[in-house]
Amino acid sequence: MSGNTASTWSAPTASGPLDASVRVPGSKSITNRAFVLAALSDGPVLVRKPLDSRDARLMTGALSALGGSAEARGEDVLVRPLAPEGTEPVSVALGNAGTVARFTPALAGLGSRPVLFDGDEAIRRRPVAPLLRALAELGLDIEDEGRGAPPFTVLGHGGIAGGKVELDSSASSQFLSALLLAGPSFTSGVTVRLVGGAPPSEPHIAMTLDLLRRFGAAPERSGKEFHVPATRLSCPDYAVEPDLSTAAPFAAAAAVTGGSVRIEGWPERTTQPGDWLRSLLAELGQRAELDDTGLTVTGTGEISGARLDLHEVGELTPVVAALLCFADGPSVISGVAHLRGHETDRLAALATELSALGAGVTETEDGLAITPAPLRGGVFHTYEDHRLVMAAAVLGLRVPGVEVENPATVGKTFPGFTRAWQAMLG
Ligand SMILES: O=C(O)C1=C[C@@H](OP(=O)(O)O)[C@@H](O)[C@H](O)C1
Ligand SMILES: C=C(OP(=O)(O)O)C(=O)O
Repeated sequence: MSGNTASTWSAPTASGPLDASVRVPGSKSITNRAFVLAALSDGPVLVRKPLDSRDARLMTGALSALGGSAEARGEDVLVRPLAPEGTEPVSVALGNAGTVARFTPALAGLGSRPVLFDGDEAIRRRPVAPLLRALAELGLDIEDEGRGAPPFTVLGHGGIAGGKVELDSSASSQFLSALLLAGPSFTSGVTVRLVGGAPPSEPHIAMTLDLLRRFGAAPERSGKEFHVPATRLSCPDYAVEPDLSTAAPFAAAAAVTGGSVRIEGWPERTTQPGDWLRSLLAELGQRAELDDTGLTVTGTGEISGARLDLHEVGELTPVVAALLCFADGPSVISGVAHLRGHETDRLAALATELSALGAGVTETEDGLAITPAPLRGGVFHTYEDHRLVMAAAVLGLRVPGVEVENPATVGKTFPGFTRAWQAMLG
């Protein structure tokens, strides 16, 4: 699951409209929040049906390095609280997991060891400096190479004072989530006042507040100010929802083939940004019906071009961009300049790869302009980005000869993706 396998996958074409039912694995964002809050709890927490993928394993690996433990119990994982002991240096492997890189450094300050954080080349380029500055103001002792990026070392002193801090979270909502998730364990809790531009991915902030409440914390929000009092956390049992962003390519497959795909277990209420797919698909002229067994997406055969601001749901961009290549007219995606700091520069990658297959795709200041055109096969480079594998799979449904480079990189969130994709096609 390291994402470095150099092979290609011939994305299968659909022979006609699909009629399938799929089950996607647990939400990465919920899994990694539940693991962190479980590790900060007073007692063991059984996390039910969490994601098992590279990012999830990086998170459990990080928590183990920091003095916790995570033990598989069938489909569930029993997480035991951090009991940081000893003063020997340890290291935390970040891979290219934004959630691990942003959510775990604060936890290192609770122990008394030097903890080195480092990972893939790509994570060294992803933004983290505003978070490290805020953590330093809250009492963390951090040494880095002057770039405010991994590798960096947190010198634990057995606790974090906490208190009030200003934060620019405009490059990633994960900076804010990181402070809020760790807040209950700071001696004085945490009060964060947002400065700078609005954070992207608002649903992920709501998700953080929701999980904090489920673990017994009492976060408050007033406009740009967030407060999390110091609290003892507990939650014996937490069930993880299916990942609705991972569901995106399967939903898109219904639209692209003019068929029907049911995604099992779609929650009726959720903070996941993927839930926004229901209104997006309707806006693009598709049908999306939710009942108590799941979401059924039915393609109508025609996809409308659209102007979409994806600031709140940026992680859906690769799959949505692929889908819009089959629209009946031009589209513009805006509000996602921050995707230049994701797994790769996603705007550059999508413009390059979609154009190489024949679509008219250019980068704008904060997104993509997409003009559909007849597409042809070719190698689709994936830049060690799981969501580019998913986007390429959507294209392959209607374009013969799409060769997806390094498909194993999809293991960041869905190691079984290509199998599930093939099974959907029957
Ligand atoms: O908190 C989270 O779990 C996430 C927040 C978002 O990050 P950004 O705000 O950096 O886009 C999202 O894109 C990422 O996939 C997961
Ligand atoms: C941006 C993403 O991941 P990460 O959690 O590494 O930020 C993503 O999954 O689209």
